[in-house]
Amino acid sequence: MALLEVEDLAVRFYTEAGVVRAVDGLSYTLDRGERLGVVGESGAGKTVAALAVLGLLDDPARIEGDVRFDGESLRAADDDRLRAIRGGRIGMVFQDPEAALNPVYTVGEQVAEAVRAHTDRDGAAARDRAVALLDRVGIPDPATRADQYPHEFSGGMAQRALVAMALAGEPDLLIADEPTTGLDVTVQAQLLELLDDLATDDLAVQLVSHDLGVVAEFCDRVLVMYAGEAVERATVDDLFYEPKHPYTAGLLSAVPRIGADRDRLSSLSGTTPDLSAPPPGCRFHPRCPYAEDVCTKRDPPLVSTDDGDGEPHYAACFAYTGDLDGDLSFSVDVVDDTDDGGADR
Ligand SMILES: Nc1ncnc2c1ncn2[C@@H]1O[C@H](COP(=O)(O)OP(=O)(O)OP(=O)(O)O)[C@@H](O)[C@H]1O
Repeated sequence: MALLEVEDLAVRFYTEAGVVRAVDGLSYTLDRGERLGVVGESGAGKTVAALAVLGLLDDPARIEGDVRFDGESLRAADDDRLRAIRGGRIGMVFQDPEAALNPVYTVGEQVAEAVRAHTDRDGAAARDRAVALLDRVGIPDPATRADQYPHEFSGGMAQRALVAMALAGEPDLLIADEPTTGLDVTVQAQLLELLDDLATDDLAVQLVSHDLGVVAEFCDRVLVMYAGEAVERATVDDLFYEPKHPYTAGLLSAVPRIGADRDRLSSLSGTTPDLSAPPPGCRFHPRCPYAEDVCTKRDPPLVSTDDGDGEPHYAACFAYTGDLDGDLSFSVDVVDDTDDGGADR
């Protein structure tokens, strides 16, 4: 049984301007110790999907589908149970660490509070554990730093402190939403290194990111979202060396690569559609160079593209259901010439 099972998740926001279909028919699983990247442009629904999994969306959101963690339905769980799991067995880290910390309490008090909430440690034991957690996330001189206030922490150190809080309940799953966005490049790299150290067989990670480089480096598998839907799901290697969905190919071609022949690459034009009035048929069709009549009429299901051997590779495109007359001819264009592993696939 997978650690996390998301089945047919849909999130709609009922707003005055209309119904925003932020997530539609999203299904995926995450195994113990696995690292899943969720990628896509801004507005793809990555954050909303993560919040829905965590049960953190209130009105005007309506949620459908199921989310099971270690076999237990989180959609059916009551608030107390949900609060115990969230922050306990599922840790969370978001963008903008400074905003996530409370300015009036010391960092150590805040980590200790998370320890008290999710373990049976109290008093001095909770404080000791907080200092140990700050140490584990690479904060130098943690006993002294624990007594400081958030404004005395740099952005990178604040994010480390939030990772320490997320680890307070010794979670099985960490959901990290753009954890390195907004930090400078060196600090980003250090934080990824930290996550890499922490994500072992005991800790699975769902990493939400618009940065394909980060995902390529860190993750085992990738889920690509476009306009609220999953359009492709594969291992990192398969996705990067052999993308199957035109949107993924477009995203990859927009990433500058050292040594790549730029002239061969065409980048993605256009923007994410308004999700209160998504295009009919395949939501990507207005931007797709391969779109045919069928794409304007029906929404392609996420189907297996497997040619026999290898890991499962799914894409939501009529090219793989036999409904498209033409061929998709992009896969060779996005092979990274600098990596030997990809050249002969
Ligand atoms: N509270 C809300 N009310 C109405 N619409 C919302 C609400 N929250 C999010 N949305 C809409 O849901 C869609 C998905 O947003 P989401 O933030 O999940 O995208 P994202 O892929 O995480 O992008 P980003 O990288 O910019 O965070 C967007 O169209 C957004 O405007």
